Amino acid sequence: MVGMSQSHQAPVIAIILAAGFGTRFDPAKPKQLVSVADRPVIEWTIEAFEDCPEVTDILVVVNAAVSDAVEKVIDDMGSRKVRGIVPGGETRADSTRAALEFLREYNIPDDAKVLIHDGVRPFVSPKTILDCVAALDSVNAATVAVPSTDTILIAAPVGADGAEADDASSDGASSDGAGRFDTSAAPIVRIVPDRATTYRAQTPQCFRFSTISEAYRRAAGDENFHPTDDTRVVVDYLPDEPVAVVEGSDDNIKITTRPDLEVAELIAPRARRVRNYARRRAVQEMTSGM
Ligand SMILES: Nc1ccn([C@@H]2O[C@H](COP(=O)(O)OP(=O)(O)OP(=O)(O)O)[C@@H](O)[C@H]2O)c(=O)n1
Ligand SMILES: C[C@](O)(CO)[C@H](O)COP(=O)(O)O
Repeated sequence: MVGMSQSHQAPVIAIILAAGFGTRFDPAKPKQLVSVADRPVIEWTIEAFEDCPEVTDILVVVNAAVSDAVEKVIDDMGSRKVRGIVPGGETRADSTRAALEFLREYNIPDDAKVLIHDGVRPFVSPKTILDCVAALDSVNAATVAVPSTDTILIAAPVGADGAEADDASSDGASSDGAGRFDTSAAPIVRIVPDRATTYRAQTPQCFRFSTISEAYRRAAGDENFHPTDDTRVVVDYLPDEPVAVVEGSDDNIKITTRPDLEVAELIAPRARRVRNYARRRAVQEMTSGM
């Protein structure tokens, strides 16, 4: 890692995960590189952290299929904060683990603030990033999330014998294709949590370096653990560690499937205005103190 920031204050490191394979989007067209408003998704994402004065360092996690292209994007942007491009792993959690190991090799201090962000959430706002950094002054773990406007159902498929099936993650297709409802395949609703307590997780998910490292260290022994986010690693493996919710935004979408690209094109002009405004404010604040 080149030139990690040296300061008496804890570094604020953004880990941008861009090592995914985009199977739900188009594996032949890596979504982290597709254009939104004429710029690659990953450029939008890196720019959000590059622009934030509180973020000192950026690490980008890639796979072999996108590595060269991402490196070119970073060069073309003239990034001042990207310190390393790290090979990721098979799953999202493997990629986070690879980034944490990389940071450990560079003796990152335990109190470093680490913001882990999906490379395919291009429109994270300046305010959200600042709120994440500030949250870590009060808690060791926080996640961006939005209150769910839908009622969330916890459901699991039922096996032929009426017992809960082993694979609770199956999507349980409930129609046989001829319009007949297949009760044996339908997931069965188990719990309906009070909606006021339910949120949709976004990123960044933010942690003191020692907290997220310890959570991943404990999770490493469990080969059946397949978390879809980093918050769950802390919630499951450091249950006494509170994870605060930082308010997110509906514009902070994750590009997951092809139709998300159309939504992204609609959000992009608004995101551009918000970033330009934040830049002007930063310049004004700097010059007013001169
Ligand atoms: N092995 C992986 C898998 C995911 N990610 C990153 O994690 C973020 C969220 O993942 P997701 O939207 O699921 O992306 P993919 O894994 O690429 O998509 P899919 O699950 O459809 O294959 C993305 O920025 C993705 O690049 C990663 O760095 N390493
Ligand atoms: C981390 C995340 O973006 C929170 O919503 C999400 O869990 C990533 O899941 P994916 O399966 O990797 O898209």
